[in-house]
Amino acid sequence: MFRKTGVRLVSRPQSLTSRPAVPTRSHQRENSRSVPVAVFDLDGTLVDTAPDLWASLNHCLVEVGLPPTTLELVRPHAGHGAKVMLQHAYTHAGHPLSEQEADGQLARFLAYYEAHIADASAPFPGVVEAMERLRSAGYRLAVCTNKTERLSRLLLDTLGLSDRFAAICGADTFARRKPDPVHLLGTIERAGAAREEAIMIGDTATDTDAAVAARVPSILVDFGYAPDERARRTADAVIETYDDLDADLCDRLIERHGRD
Ligand SMILES: O=C(O)COP(=O)(O)O
Ligand SMILES: [Mg+2]
Repeated sequence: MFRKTGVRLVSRPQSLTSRPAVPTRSHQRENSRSVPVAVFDLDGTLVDTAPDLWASLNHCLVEVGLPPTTLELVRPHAGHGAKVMLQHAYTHAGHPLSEQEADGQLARFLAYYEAHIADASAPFPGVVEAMERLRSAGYRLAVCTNKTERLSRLLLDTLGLSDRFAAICGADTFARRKPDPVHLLGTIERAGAAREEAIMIGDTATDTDAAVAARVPSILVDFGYAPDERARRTADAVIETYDDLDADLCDRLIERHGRD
């Protein structure tokens, strides 16, 4: 049985509650050259970026005389890109953004955000420890995010996290972005791993859909920005805290996915 109580496994034909009779993946790996990889989404999964995105939105709203928005209103949209966040905030303030205004406000937003990218943003509680557990069990780590690659690297550099990742791939790294499988498969390849040894960890249906399309198992973090019903259904497991993320869980999900 699983030691941890916070992991909810989304039901699949074969149960994970008993250990497989075949050798475990870590045993198999000892005799092969394959390397497992845990691919993380960034906003809402690795890093709580909402406070700095919120400040950047308010920087724009205040300039045009609109009242500042609240963090609670921003959080559900924080993983959907600057344009969507801006449109939502302006509409909520009773002033939907016109096409003419949109480009200027996006540039203002991005300039402010870049200058303040990690003023208040911080890794989610326990994620650094979880990454270290995975690394010491032989996992490579990678990032697959719909933030641009440049801003993703800037954020992770500023937080001192970049060195841990074998690949950091943003919305503009490949021809298509999540939920297109090209983004996730390209990230796995750049990390030097194979699809069969990969797992995706994310906070929205964009992440779980990308995982399904790439035929990779996924874990949904329930504390992220938009863990909707679709994401809960399509994920292979749901965790409420990073204390529950370790190589044992990832190994079993990869193992089960390979058998299904
Ligand atoms: O910035 C975004 O659009 C979303 O970023 P994410 O994919 O890391 O959640
Ligand atoms: Mg996200």
